[in-house]
Amino acid sequence: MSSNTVAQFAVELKMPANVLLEQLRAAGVELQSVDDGVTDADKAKLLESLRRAHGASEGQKITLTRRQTSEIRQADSSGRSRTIQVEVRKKRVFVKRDPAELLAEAAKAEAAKAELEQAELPAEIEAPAEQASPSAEAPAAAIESAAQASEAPAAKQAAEPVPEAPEAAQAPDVQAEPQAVEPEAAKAEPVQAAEPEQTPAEPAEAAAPEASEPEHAEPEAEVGEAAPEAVADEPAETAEAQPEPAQAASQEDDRSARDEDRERARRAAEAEAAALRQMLSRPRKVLKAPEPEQPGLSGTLHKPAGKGAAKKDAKAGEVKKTVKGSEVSTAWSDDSGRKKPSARADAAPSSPSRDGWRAGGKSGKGSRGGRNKQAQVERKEPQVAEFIAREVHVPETITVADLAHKMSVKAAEVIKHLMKLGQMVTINQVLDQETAMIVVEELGHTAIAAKLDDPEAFLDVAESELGEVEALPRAPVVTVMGHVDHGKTSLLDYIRRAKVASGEAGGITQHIGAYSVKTDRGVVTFLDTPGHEAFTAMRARGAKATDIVILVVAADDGVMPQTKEAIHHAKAAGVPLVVAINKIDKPEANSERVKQELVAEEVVPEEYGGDVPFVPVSAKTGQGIDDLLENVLLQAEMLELTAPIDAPAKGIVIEARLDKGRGPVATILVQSGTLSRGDAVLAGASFGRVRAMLNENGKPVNSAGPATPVEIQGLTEVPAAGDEVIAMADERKAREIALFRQGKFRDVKLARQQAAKLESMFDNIGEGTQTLALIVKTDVQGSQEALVQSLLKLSTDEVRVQVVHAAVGGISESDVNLAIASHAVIIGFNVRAEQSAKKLAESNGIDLRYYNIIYDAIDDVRNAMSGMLAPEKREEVIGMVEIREVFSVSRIGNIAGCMVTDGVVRRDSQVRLLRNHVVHWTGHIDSLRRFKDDVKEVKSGFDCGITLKGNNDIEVGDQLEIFEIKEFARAL
Ligand SMILES: Nc1nc2c(ncn2[C@@H]2O[C@H](COP(=O)(O)OP(=O)(O)OP(=O)(O)O)[C@@H](O)[C@H]2O)c(=O)[nH]1
Repeated sequence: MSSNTVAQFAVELKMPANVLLEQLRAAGVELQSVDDGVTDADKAKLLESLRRAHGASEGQKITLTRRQTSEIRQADSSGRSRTIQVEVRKKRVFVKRDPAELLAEAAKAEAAKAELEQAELPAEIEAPAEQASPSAEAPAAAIESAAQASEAPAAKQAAEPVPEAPEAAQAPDVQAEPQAVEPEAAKAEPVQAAEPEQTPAEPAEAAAPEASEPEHAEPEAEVGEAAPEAVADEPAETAEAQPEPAQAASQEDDRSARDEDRERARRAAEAEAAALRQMLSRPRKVLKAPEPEQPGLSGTLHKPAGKGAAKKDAKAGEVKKTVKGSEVSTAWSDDSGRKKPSARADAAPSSPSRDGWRAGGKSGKGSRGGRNKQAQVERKEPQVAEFIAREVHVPETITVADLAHKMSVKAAEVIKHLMKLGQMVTINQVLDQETAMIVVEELGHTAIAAKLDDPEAFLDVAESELGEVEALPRAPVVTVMGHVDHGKTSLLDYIRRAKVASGEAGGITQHIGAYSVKTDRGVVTFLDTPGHEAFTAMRARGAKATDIVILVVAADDGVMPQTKEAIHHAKAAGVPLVVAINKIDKPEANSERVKQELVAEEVVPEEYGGDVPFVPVSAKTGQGIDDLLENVLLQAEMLELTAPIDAPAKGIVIEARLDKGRGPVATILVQSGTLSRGDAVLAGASFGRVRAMLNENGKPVNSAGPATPVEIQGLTEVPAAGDEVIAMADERKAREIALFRQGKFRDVKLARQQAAKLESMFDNIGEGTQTLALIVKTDVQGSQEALVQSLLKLSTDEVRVQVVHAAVGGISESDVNLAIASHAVIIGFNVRAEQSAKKLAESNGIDLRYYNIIYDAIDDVRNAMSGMLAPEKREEVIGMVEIREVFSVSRIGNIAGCMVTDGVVRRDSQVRLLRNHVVHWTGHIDSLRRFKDDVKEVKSGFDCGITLKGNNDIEVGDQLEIFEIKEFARAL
C-alpha cells in the first residue's frame, strides 16, 4: 500500500507529521517537507531505522505470578462451622516492546481503554462475579489484539512504554479466583437478611444505610461495593507498581511491593472474616447500634478511601478479587467496605483473639461456638449437685420411685445400682426393706429401718411436705368399765338416749359402737363397747383409743373382781379414771363403802386427797349424769387433748364386721386429721377407699374430724378391732403396704412373742431397774394372796416384780389381752385358760404357765429374774473349717471354698481366722453357701463357700474357727 505524502502517513499513524518527517529523515529518506511523497521503500527504511535504534524487534517479556491462598473459618448463627477457601492469583506481565509497536498500540490502547472503562464498571456492579471476569477480559483481549495488529512503523517516542498499557494488559490476568467458594458463604447472606424484625425496628438505620450494620445494607448496595472492596485492598500496589515504568522494570521493588500486597490482602481477608464472625455472633441488640466512626476509619486506613478511589483502582484492574456467587461477594464486600476498618483495627492488634477464633474453627466451632461452649460449661457447673448424705427411713416396702425420691436421686440411679446387685427392677417395682436398705447404703446414705407397723414411716414424706399442722383441742374419748351388772350398758344407753337421741331427728337408726355427746362444756365421745375386754383388746394391739375411763361401781354391790380388773387395766394403760357410783337411786346404795373399797384398790377420791373424781349417778333416773359428764370434761381439760384437723386422717378401728350387703364395714374413731369420703385408707392389713361414711346416727357424712366415730365402707377386707387406720395419698401405696403386712403377719406375731416369754425377759435388759410384769390367776383367794405376796418379795434393786393383775378364776381372753398389752407373763395356779384365751395367748406368744405348787412358781419366777440380770457371755467353739480354695469375684471379693472338718458352721456364727494356728482375724460370716444356695448351716464333712464380713485376706490352708457367744444366766 502506498501513502501519498508524509502528512497523510502521519494521519494514518496518528502522530504529528513533523515528527514523522524527522524520523523519516533520520532513516535516510530525503524529504523536504511534509507534503513530499512517501514510498513503500521509504517506509521500509523508516522501520529498519527504528528497529536499529531500539534493538531487537521482539519485545522483552517479564511475567510475575503470585498465588495466595487463604482460608477463612467461621460459624454461622446455628453454630455450624464453615470454611471458605480463597485463592488469589496475581499475574503481572511486563513487555518491553518495540517503540514503533508501542507507538501503534498506544494509539489503540487509548481508544480501548475508554471502551474498557465503560464496559468494566457495569460488569462488576451488576453482573455476578464470575460474569465480571469474562466481561473484563473481553476489552482487554481487544486491546491486545489491537496492539499486535498494529505492526506499523513505530515512532521514536514509542521507545518508552506507555504507562497505562501494561496495566490494561494485566487486567485480564490478575484475578482472584475462588477455588472453593462454598455455598455456606451464600448461606450467610440469607442469615443476615433473615432478621426482618430489625429493619422495621430501626427506621433510622434504614434511612441511613451507610451508617448501619451490614445486616441492614441493601443487597444492591453490597453488590455495588464488590468492586471497590476488592480493589480497596490493593491501593498501594496499584499506586506503586503502575505509574512509573522505571519502577515497573525493577523486579526487586515489584516483588517487595507484592509481598506487601499479599500480606495486606491476607490481613484484609482475615479482618473481613473476623468482622463477619463478629457480626454473626454479636447479640442482636448490639447489631442495632450504628457505628458512625466507620466511614472515617475507612478513609484513613485506606488511602484511596471512598468510591472514587475504589473505582479508579477497579478501572486500573491491578487486582480484581472475585468470588463465585454474588451473595458471597456481597457479604464480603459488605464487610470490607463497611466493617473492615474497624474489624482490622480489632483483629490486627489482638492476634490472640484471632488465634482463639482459629482454634475455635479447628474444633469445629466458630469463636461464638467456643464462647457458647464456655458459657455452657459455666451454666452446667451449678447443675452438679452437691452430694448430701441423708438418713433414709425405709419402710416395710417401698417402690423404686419412692426410694429414689427419698434419696433425692433419679430412679434410674436406683435401678442401676439394683442391676449391679443383680436385680432387674422397674421404676414401680416394690422393694422389700432389706433390699431397699442395701441400695440406700450403696448410694452413700444412711438407711434406717422404719418400724414394721410404724405408720409414720409411710407418711413421713407426705408430712414433711405438708409441714407443721396446728394441733387444735379435741373432744375426749371415754370408755366405760365395771363389773357385771353394775350398770355400764344402762349408763351408756341413758347418756345416748338423753343426749344424742333427743337431739337427733329421726332417732337412732343404727348403733355403731361409739357416739359423741354434746354438753354445755363441750363434746364427749363414748366408745360404746363397755367392759375392759374391748379396751384391753385394743391396747393389746398397741392402740390407745381411750383418754378417760369411767369406772362404774354399783353402790349396792361395791368393788368386785372385774372392778379391780378394770382398775388394773386402766392403770396399766395410764388412763385417768372417773368413778361413777351407780344405782344410787336404790335404797341399799352405800357410796361410802364403795369409796373405801376403792381406796383399798389405790383409787383415791378427791375428797380423800386423791386425784380421782367420784360422781354418784343413777343410770335409771339420770341423776348425776350431767355432773359425771362435767367431771369427764374437767379431766379432759387437764389432759389438754389436741389433734390436727387439716391433715391426713389417722384413727383406729373400734369394731368391724362383714356386712352381707355392704361388704366389710368398720367403725373407725378418727383420732387426728380429717377423714373424707373418697380417701384411700390403710387399716391394718386391709386397704381400700372410703366409698361411704356414716356417722353415729347412720347419716351419711362427707368428712369426720378428730375424736369423731364413723362407719366406713370400701375396705377390701375386715380389719381387726384396734387396727390403726391411715388415710393415704394413693390407694396403690395403701394396697402395697396392706399386702405386705398380710405377708408379714406371721413375722409380726413372732416378733410379738419375744417380749412376752418368761425366758426371753432378759432380752429387755437396759439401763436402770427392770420390771417383770405378772398376771396371777388362782383357784382360791387364799392361794392368790399367798402367791402374790411371795412373788412380790422376790423384787430386788435390779428387778422389780409387778403383779399387773391378780384374781381368782380361770384365765380369760381379757387376761391374755392384758398380758399382751402389759408384756406380762400369766401364772395360773390350779387354774387353766379358757379355749379362746389359750388361742389368743398362743397366737400372741403370751407365756402361760400352770403350777400346782406355789414354790415351783416362785422358783421359776426367780430364775426368770436371774435371767433378767445381765447374763454372762461365754464363747463356745461350734465348728472348724478349712479353706481349700479361694475364688476372687468382682464386687463380692474373695470367696473361701471350704470343708467343714468338725462340728457345724452357722450363717450367724462368728469366726476366727487362723493362719498357721495363729489368730489372724476375728469377725462375722458374711455369706454361707452350698453350691449356689444360701444356707443357714453346714455340718461336718460337707464343703461350702464362705465370705467373711469385711475381710478379703484369706488364703488356701487358713482355718476358720467357728464360735458362738452364748449367754449364761446368772443366779441371784
Ligand atoms: N335401780 C337401778 N337399776 C339400774 C341402774 N343401772 C342399771 N340398773 C339395772 O342393773 C341391771 C344391769 O344393768 P346393765 O346396764 O345391764 O349392767 P352392765 O354392767 O351393762 O351388765 P353387763 O352388760 O352384764 O356387764 C339392769 O337390770 C339395769 O336395769 C340404776 O342406776 N338404778
